[in-house]
Amino acid sequence: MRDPKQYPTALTIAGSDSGGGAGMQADTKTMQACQTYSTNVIVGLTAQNTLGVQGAHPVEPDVIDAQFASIMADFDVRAAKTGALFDAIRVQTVARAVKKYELSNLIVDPVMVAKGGASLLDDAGVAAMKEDLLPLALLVTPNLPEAELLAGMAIKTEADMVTAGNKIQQLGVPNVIVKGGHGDGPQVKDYVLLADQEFWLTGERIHTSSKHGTGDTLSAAITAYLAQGETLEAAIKEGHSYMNTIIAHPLNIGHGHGPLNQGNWEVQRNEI
Ligand SMILES: Nc1ncnc2c1ncn2[C@@H]1O[C@H](COP(=O)(O)OP(=O)(O)OP(=O)(O)O)[C@@H](O)[C@H]1O
Ligand SMILES: Cc1ncc(CO)c(N)n1
Repeated sequence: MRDPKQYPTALTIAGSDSGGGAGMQADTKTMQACQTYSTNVIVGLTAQNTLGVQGAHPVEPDVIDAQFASIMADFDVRAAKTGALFDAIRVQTVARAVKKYELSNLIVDPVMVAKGGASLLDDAGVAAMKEDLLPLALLVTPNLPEAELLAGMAIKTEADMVTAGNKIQQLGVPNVIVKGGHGDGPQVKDYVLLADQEFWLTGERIHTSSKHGTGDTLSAAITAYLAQGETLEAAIKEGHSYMNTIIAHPLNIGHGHGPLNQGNWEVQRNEI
């Protein structure tokens, strides 16, 4: 266990989920569980629960700027991640701040659609993400539908995941994880394409309705381990192991896509 006095600081730049399962709330709980302190730039509010997104309300760009300014005036941010960014204006506002504050350990989780189907990034936002944000990122972590949009191709096979990863890398981001949670089969396979190597991360597919916020949780865990000074490869492997552990210990909350239990991780790990 890390001495809490030694916790590094990370930053999540994301949307709030009033249901507490995904977005900013998933990120903050994950970072805390992974022994990293979490600061928050809220890019938008969602009225959301386990059944879906009932409303999405982006925050004004000057309020996004003000949150960055407050955080950067006080904290030593070692790594950052983005989540729901809603539209091109917010993507560009975040990209400007990433440049201004020289946030080099940046993970972009290109959140586009919530589990119930609601859009969390419009088409112009996707274009701005490709053009303005991905070239600033260290790592991007699309799920299969997001990878299809970013790569401009259909993904049906593992070979397609490899091709899509390479196409996304050509957008200017050196490291890519194409997540396989949306596939089928007894195993979930994530394709990891790093600047200097490639590998697959494999886990048993858990059959559970408590999967709300899995992508946010994976990218937040990787961000937390990066903030601790891990190499990217080690941070990805540790983040994946954390994800694999907690998805096997679901909570029974809400009437739809239930949340994960990001906390209490050491206990969960010892139960396996
Ligand atoms: N049923 C499952 N069993 C085990 N691991 C899973 C399962 N579903 C997803 N994962 C893992 O969770 C992580 C997130 O994958 P996924 O493809 O679900 O992301 P996502 O669609 O962005 O999630 P969300 O939209 O809910 O935030 C990956 O590491 C994936 O391997
Ligand atoms: C606010 C927010 N961010 C991300 C996701 C994707 O999990 C979600 N459902 N809601």
